Amino acid sequence: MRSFKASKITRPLLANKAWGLPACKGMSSQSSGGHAKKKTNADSHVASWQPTYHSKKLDFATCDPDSLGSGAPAKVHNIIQGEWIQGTDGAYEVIPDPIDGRPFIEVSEIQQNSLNAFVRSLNSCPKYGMHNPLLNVDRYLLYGEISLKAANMLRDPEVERFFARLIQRVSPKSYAQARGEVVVTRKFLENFSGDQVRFLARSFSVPGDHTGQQSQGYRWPYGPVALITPFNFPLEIPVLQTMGALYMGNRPLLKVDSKVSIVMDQFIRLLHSCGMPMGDLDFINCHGPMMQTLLEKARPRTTLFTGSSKVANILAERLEGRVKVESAGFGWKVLGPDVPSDPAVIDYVAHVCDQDAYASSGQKCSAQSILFVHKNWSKTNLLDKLQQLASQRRLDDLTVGPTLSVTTQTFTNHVEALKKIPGARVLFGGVEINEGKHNIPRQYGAMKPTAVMVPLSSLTASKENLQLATTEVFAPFQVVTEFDDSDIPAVLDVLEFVQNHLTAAIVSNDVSFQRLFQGRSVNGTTYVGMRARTTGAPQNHWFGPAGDPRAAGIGTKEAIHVTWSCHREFIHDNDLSFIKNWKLPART
Ligand SMILES: NC(=O)c1ccc[n+]([C@@H]2O[C@H](COP(=O)([O-])OP(=O)(O)OC[C@H]3O[C@@H](n4cnc5c(N)ncnc54)[C@H](O)[C@@H]3O)[C@@H](O)[C@H]2O)c1
Repeated sequence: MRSFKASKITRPLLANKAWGLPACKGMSSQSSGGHAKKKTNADSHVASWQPTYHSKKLDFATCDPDSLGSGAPAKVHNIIQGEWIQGTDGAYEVIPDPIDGRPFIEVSEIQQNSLNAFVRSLNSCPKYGMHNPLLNVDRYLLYGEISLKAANMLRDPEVERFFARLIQRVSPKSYAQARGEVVVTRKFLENFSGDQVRFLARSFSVPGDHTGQQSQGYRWPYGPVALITPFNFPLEIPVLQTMGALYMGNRPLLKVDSKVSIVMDQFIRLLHSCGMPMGDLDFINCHGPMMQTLLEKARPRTTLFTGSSKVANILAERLEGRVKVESAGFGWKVLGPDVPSDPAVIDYVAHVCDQDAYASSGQKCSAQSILFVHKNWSKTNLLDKLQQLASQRRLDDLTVGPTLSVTTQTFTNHVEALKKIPGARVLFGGVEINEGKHNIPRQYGAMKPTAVMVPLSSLTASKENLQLATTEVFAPFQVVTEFDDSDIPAVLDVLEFVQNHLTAAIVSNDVSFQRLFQGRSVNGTTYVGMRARTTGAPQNHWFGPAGDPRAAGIGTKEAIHVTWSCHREFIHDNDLSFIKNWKLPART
């Protein structure tokens, strides 16, 4: 038997062998004391993990992003109860380099026969959590300290570059986009440094009806929780959500898409080196359906799911509603009637449209999926400018690249279906990157930035057309349509029809136009004004869908509260001075 000193978990944890899973060779129970040791003690046995550099700042790291694929594949393992482990049968999922298909990462995936260990580990955390406002309160401070240290590490240019390059290798995007993810993550950690974690648990009190009575409202953890994250933001989404869960006192089980889970493997090592107790977080790699089986067995108190709506809905049903969801996005942007007279502003709007639709190859849930252009903009050549900017995107600097969940075939099928709508035409794109001269593996997509113009009257002519034109394609793709003042009710009808209410942009400085679209839509993150965008959410505002009681959020204090804590109220009533004048009243 052993216990975690730092985490003060109140239930005994089983000895390692009870989990029935082999620890990674050479990785001993060094972890059980609470804080992790550096790589030299933990991982140095695995030859293929050796980084090619020897910077002290990267002591936590066990792979080299630049040389991935040039030697033995890097390996990703799992953590259970503070131990790095591999699946019992040593099954590895081989991840191909998305640029050339060569095997470059091996992920140890947990199979059916090992699931129970994770179920028991998850359930080792009580419902009242690892800490709460009345228990183990020092852990709020501990997490403020861990966040500070982790932020400081990410501030180091070498560490920043390490993560930016690692992101780029597994989820290809330009260096600027990959670095942006690291910077947002660092700023989030800075925001929740020092006392800010304990301030997340700020309570309130309200005077009662009589002397001695007072109600106190608390933010309470759920205890055992799970989170599932997709491939497109391999660092930002899992770090922000995992830390939010931990801050509030939960004990999470994290599953990241295996294609990119090496990024979190490395970041968890960084967190351990910053003092995060090893036993605070379990980390599992497995296929989606395997995770679903695990969740159905373990029944965590809540599960945060970020990914497609299809899986979100399955989990919501199977877990009887105990889910928080950030699912598909169908980001819309409307360019209002007030066209700026300054050509530089037109260029700026075109630039933002291009970035929103095509940066990271359109693989952002916030990507601009449909663009409504007021006919007043036709004199500006905005669409020509957009085409010109999109045409500058190249595979060699990853300003456009592989799409990991949409194949070339699926993409072209969608374009062909849209072209059948009366009056629809391809504005630009619709063809493969480099005219097909690339080595992107066939299970991924490789399409150039594409826009299809669909007349508004045809788009709204039938439910089938509406459905097709408002389907998210997680790739560099958007629908464009035009409207004039008399069409505004039809535009609003399209917005009402859309099912996923994540991001939106109202590009106009006309206050009454802004108010009309704000008042008649529900998107959780809506940008308003001539500089409005749909993507690039930083850590300084809420990001998440609205109009859905399951909606989760990410980034801010409110997002952490909504996603990772519940409300609990104590009503104190302890003054007995009234009793000497009290008489038993009649029954009511
Ligand atoms: N709303 C947001 O904040 C947000 C952010 C990023 C991505 N997304 C959405 O994610 C989607 C793109 O990602 P994807 O296509 O890889 O999504 P996906 O739903 O296929 O996969 C997401 C994650 O769920 C896991 N998974 C798959 N099936 C599962 C199951 N049955 N049970 C448990 N886990 C399962 C996957 O392994 C992966 O880790 C897009 O629709 C995009 O809009 C949303």
